[in-house]
Amino acid sequence: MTTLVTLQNINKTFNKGQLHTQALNDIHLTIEQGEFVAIVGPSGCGKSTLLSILGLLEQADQGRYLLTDIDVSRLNIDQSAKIRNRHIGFVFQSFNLIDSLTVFENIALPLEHRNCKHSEIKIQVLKQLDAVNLLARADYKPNQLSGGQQQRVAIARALVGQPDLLLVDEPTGNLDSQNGDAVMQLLCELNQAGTTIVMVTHDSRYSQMASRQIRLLDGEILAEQHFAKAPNDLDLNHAKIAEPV
Ligand SMILES: Nc1ncnc2c1ncn2[C@@H]1O[C@H](COP(=O)(O)OP(=O)(O)OP(=O)(O)O)[C@@H](O)[C@H]1O
Repeated sequence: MTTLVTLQNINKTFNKGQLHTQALNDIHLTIEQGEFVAIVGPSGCGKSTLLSILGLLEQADQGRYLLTDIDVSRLNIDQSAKIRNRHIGFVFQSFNLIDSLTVFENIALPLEHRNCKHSEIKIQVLKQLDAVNLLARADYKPNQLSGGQQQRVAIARALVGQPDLLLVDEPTGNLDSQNGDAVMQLLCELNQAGTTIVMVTHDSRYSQMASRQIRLLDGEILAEQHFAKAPNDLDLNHAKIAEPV
């Protein structure tokens, strides 16, 4: 197995005036390529901070972060943006799609930022649209889609640049259970096809679909649990992604 993420002795404190909050305290974590890791724990335990550090949106105060063999602990803003664009995909609870752009244009954005050729962008975007079963919605605007469809567009956008690591923050938080199940089913399929995923979730049913669960408490890793069961063996009653064409 190839190690994708190595965090050593990661500490993060937020300082606001007299107020000091230690969000992460001495985190050591290794993630292998192909893993599906769920991060769980009570509100305020540091889940989002950990995801932000993994995604180079925040920098740790102390410690070392290796992404494959690249030391990304102390990058400047431009270097972080470049590594993010090349190696990391994000999916947020609130989708974060641009309403003035079509579904196709939203998904194309990461490749536009890389100055890819239009012909290449078209091939890759159509491939991702097909993977999330939304080819028929390519010319729609995000506000013409259901929440579940919008989240699938966000997943397609996160994957179009073929990132090494997909970071997912509460992907089902804004969805009803049917759409939530379908999005989780999609994430499981993407993981089985080789995508490494780190997901923050409050939903214990969904965290057990991962291959490993990491429980945080007060900024520290309290426990880890490995799940032997293949994710798709879990029973999701209505998790089929069915789209009218
Ligand atoms: N920008 C910030 N400024 C100050 N304190 C912060 C900031 N971001 C997070 N914190 C604090 O750090 C701690 C960890 O926050 P974090 O958002 O990582 O928790 P979480 O586990 O993701 O919580 P939730 O489940 O409620 O989203 C909390 O006590 C929070 O108040």
